[in-house]
Amino acid sequence: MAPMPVSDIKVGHIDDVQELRKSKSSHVPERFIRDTTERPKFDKDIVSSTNSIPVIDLSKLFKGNKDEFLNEILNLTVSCQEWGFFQVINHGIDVELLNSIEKVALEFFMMPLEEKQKYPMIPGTVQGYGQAFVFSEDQKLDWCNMFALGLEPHYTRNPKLWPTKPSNFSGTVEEYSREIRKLCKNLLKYIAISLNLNDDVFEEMFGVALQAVRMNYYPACPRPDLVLGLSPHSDGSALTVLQQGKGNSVGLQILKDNSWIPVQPIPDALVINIGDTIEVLTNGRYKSVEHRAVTHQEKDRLSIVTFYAPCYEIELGPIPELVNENNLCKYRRYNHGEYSKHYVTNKLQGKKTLEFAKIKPDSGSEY
Ligand SMILES: COC(=O)C(/C=C/C1=C(C)CCCC1(C)C)=C/O[C@H]1C=C(C)C(=O)O1
Ligand SMILES: O=C(O)CCC(=O)C(=O)O
Ligand SMILES: [Fe+2]
Repeated sequence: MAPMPVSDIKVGHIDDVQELRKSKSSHVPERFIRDTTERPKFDKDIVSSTNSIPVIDLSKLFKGNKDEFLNEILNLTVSCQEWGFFQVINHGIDVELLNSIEKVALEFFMMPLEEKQKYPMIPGTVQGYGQAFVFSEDQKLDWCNMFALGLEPHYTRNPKLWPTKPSNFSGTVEEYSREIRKLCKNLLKYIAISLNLNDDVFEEMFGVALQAVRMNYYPACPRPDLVLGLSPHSDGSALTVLQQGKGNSVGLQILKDNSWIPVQPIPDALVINIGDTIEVLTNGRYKSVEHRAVTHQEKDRLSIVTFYAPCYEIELGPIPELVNENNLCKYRRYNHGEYSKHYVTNKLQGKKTLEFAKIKPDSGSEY
């Protein structure tokens, strides 16, 4: 057997939540039980909220007439400025491919634990099967199993972590990732237009963009009121594309005006969110928004998430055209590799990771 990589980080025993679920016990282990202030509320007001995230019809941007194009760019501006989250419809990705990635992801999570553990996520790393962002024995755990892989550039890949079962897993991930990459490039082009910038500004800046996929499986939980599926966080990426499993319960929630708003799945739509990198590049005009996942008492949930970001070598900072006397420079310049390292070596904690880049208000920033 190949030697197991070792880690100095002591995380204690992490229960596999699918195995807990299989045991049918109504007991939730202490490490998953959140402090009262962090627990989700399930009152009707939240569930029936009419305040839902915007929808962008990408066909209007791909092939609409001039009026349709400009109107949808305006929708995009408002979505990015006021929500940081939107769903895209008519995105051009074959529905069969969306179904296939969901199928192979589910087949993977349904395999016996011993099979999945052949691809372990070593504490302190972010690829493979397990729980990421756990750094100590007393840290609360998320009610979630993750499987994550680096995709691009190729040197981020660890071939030992690519599952051999199901047999079409790798091929499907490759095909899906190619399509999602094209979508990200197009979205960044339209986001640049919405900011009155050259449409290729992000593409030129990003180099061979970083891309990673994370599959999140949230089994039903006997006490959804006590646990979180995924801790509140913003994404470190430039853009994130999230596919919610077909027919799944609502689980994703975003923080808006101090309330958690559920994201109602739209069949075959994809959820897009602005990550920390776009917040920095736009000098805060478009903000990354804190979000989390909650669980359901009877239903399991799956999400397939792609992170798209500049390559590690890129130095980033607010784009000069977006800094002026009314919007002073809020973030320092830094290297994206450093930010990635900072992001993946800290626990998920709201928007705290972005403190890394913030210029403190009284430090005499200039524009
Ligand atoms: C569990 O993983 C993550 O949540 C995650 C990690 C992404 C990555 C890989 C799985 C391998 C290649 C590197 C990379 C760090 C992109 C989140 O990704 C966010 C965090 C940053 C930073 C980012 O760019 O996307
Ligand atoms: O599963 C979800 O809906 C949220 C996933 C998420 O935010 C993430 O993986 O970063
Ligand atoms: Fe996220």
